[in-house]
Amino acid sequence: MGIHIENISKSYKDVNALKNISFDVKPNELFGLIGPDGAGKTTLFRILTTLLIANEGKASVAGMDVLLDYKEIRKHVGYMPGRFSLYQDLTVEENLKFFATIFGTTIEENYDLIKEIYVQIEPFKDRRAGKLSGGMKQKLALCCALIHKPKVLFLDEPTTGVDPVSRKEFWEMLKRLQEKNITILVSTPYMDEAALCDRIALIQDGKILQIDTPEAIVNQYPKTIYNVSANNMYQVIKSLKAYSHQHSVYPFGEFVHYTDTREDFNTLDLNHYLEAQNLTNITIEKTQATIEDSFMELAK
Ligand SMILES: Nc1ncnc2c1ncn2[C@@H]1O[C@H](COP(=O)(O)OP(=O)(O)OP(=O)(O)O)[C@@H](O)[C@H]1O
Repeated sequence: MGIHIENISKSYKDVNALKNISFDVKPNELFGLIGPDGAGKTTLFRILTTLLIANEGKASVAGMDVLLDYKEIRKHVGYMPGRFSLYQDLTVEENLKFFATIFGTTIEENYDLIKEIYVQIEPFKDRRAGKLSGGMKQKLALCCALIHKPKVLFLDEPTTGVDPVSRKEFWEMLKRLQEKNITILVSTPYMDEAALCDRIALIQDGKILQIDTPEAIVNQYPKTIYNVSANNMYQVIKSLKAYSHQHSVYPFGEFVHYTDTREDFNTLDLNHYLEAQNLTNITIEKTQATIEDSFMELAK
């Protein structure tokens, strides 16, 4: 009941949105597609949900071919597209009823699957979807994508524009859905969410950079990373970028993440260099690599 993707390519005129993509999502897996805007995530979702035809390659969802069995696939997948998926002028309850009806089911029939999520928006069941908060919209959209009890769930950037508390709750919900035998492919531009998936594919410019568990990807990071800070962070970045031994330099929260080209790198050398750049309150400390660091390194 997983997903199989083999040598899929897709172009829009002169834009190569997907370049020879291959990977498998195992049954019951919570698999993350992680990449920036324009990486090709939506294009892949649209191919897998049979809304778009690839130029090359083949793919199957829950054992069904996306071209040959497209009608059957549509009955068995749930798709929560990134932007538009709700009818803004229909109420919460009307949206859910609508999605249940087009799949030939009722809210009552599959209530168990959505109950945990729906109870949170039920107090607003008579409110129009357009008048809900971002987090509530997202919960309703998830209920609508689940109402026909899909085998595979596709979620395209479900947490974009949602507050951190709702984002956390959303991921907890996904973990619980996974326990109900649903395979989930979820995309996100947020690197911190990647750590919550069983496995992830890092994607950029239509190409897969790496596929593995989040832990394995982080463990394969090839360098030692340093958190660097000083009184003037803008100057820190500028100075580090001009430093002849720098391998990578990018802002990371309140610090700059720095890696050096030398095997025998000594933080004192860097400290002296930054002092010579008139910086004060300099700190340079080793830190752990994150998925974002791995992504930046692979995307270099
Ligand atoms: N209908 C289209 N016509 C032309 N180019 C397109 C079309 N749809 C997508 N693209 C281009 O294909 C590339 C991949 O887009 P896609 O929407 O799949 O990426 P994404 O990772 O989902 O990013 P986003 O979050 O911005 O949607 C981008 O360069 C985009 O501009």
